[in-house]
Amino acid sequence: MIKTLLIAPYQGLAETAKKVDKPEDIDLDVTIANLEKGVKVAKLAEKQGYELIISRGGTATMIQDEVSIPVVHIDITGYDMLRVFTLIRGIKKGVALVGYANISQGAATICNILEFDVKMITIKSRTEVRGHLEELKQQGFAVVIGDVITVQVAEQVGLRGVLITSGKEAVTDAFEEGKRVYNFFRRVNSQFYYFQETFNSLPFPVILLNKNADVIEKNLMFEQDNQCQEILESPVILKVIKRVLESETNQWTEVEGKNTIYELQVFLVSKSEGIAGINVHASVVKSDNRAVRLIGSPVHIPIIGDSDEAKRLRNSIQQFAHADEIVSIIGEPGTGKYSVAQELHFEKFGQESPMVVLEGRHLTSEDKLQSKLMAIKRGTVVLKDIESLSAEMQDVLKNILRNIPTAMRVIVLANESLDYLVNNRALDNELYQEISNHVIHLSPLRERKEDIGAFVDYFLAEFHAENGDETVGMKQDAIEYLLQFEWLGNLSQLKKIIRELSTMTTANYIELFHVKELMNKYKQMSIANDKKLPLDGTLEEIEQQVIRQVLEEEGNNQSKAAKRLNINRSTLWRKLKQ
Ligand SMILES: Nc1ncnc2c1ncn2[C@@H]1O[C@H](COP(=O)(O)OP(=O)(O)OP(=O)(O)O)[C@@H](O)[C@H]1O
Repeated sequence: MIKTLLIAPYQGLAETAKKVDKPEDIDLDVTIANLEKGVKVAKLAEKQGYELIISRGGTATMIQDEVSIPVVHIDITGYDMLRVFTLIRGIKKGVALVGYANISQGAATICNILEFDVKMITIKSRTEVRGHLEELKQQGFAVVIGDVITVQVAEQVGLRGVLITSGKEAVTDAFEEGKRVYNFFRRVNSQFYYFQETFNSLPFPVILLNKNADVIEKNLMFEQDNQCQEILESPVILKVIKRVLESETNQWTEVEGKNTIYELQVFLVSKSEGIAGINVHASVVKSDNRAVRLIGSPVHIPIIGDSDEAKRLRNSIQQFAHADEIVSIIGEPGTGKYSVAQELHFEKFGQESPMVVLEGRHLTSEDKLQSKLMAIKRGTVVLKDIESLSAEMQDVLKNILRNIPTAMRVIVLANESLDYLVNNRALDNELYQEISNHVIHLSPLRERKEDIGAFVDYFLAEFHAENGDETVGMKQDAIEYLLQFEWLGNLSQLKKIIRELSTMTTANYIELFHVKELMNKYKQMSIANDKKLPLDGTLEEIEQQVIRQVLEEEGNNQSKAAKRLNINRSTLWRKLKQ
């Protein structure tokens, strides 16, 4: 049974409704209330469990805006019109009809057929009624036909109002329409209910936002996760939503909270409504040793320089940019392996897909890599420092490579040649077979010193944009002075020095004496450090410190460090991993 309330704006309608045969599934109550009073009654009825409201005219329209159960209008039918015109057939002159288009248009047709002289006035809002009626009165009209509101106002201004009443046919139609609308409403409602339930039971936090990053909907998990709320404070959100709505593609991004880093998948819900959704895919505690990082929108890295090496590198990037196969990039620490990987990613995927960076030395089997890569599906996986992966992790990696989604490209970075690693048992043989087919070798900076000037300019421009530094260039003699060093730490070391120079210089150009001063300071520091032997901790710990210091001095070049310590490189790795 559909618990139904018919709110009649006038007494006669209530009486008609009681006399009409009701469909079996309509459980009907009838009450009399007009306009605002009708709305009050309807709101109360909704709270009391009524499932359907039937009403008429302006009252029905007002109720419909205020309740969330279906409201059915009793229409004015041709029979109703005929009845009212028959009623007034004796009055030949001074009759007008004032009503909404649904009444006036039908009435005009009937008047034409029956040759009645009735002035038709169509209104758009009930506030227009009084003005029209006062005018009609001035023009000598005596009788006004219309809805409840027209009749009420007519009487107030001194005209005779004749109500277009609804007959049994209209009420019967409304019951049938009520059943139909109610069933449809129930179906939609249950679909909405299932959607809501599914949305709420998703096992990860999800929110829907509009283009201004205002939250439209949160699922239960997001609601209950107090910490997650900080995502909404990040300026990244507005930017990424704009990007998703404009490009109509899903995006991955990271947002940094106070103690947590959130990996978010931002997806398009409706372009026309400007709605996007955010799925909080993972949240990891911030730490320096993060094994997996997600780079949502990797940028283009220009491959700088005029040296043969720079030209060769640009060619290799062209050659491998669109390859699906695994590419390995080999080079000493700081030679730009990661930057080249980023450029390869950018060439293939632009900013549409994320880059997942795995830090070999921090990876453990608990990092749930497989599920992460499956969720991302498209993009680049960059594995840094493959030589520091434990044997166990190398097995995990082999498995991952075999099951990786086809639209994910893998790039491996290593400080030593893969042949050297496999010969020294630092790299599993099967893994070697999989990753050694496409290799890019990066030369150390000391072998491409002619590019130093170009890098100095590039780094200065980068710091200028970052910090608004005053420095815009380096004098030629100062650049030439830089060429005499070996740059064992390669581009990383050069960048560090240029950063320091640009901070210590207040003039527009870095002069030779600035460079000399800084390089001297470093020379002295390294002499002082040479003399200090760390004696804290156990013998093993002291040994570790010595190895690390030598490695640092050798610009992280493990071959050189091993040579200086007179041990072979596998011993060096073993000791470092202890
Ligand atoms: N082509 C380039 N354009 C601009 N900057 C670069 C370029 N290549 C490298 N760099 C800069 O040089 C530094 C070292 O580069 P990168 O981190 O890519 O080297 P890496 O070989 O991966 O280092 P590591 O082995 O120590 O991880 C970075 O700060 C990077 O921004």
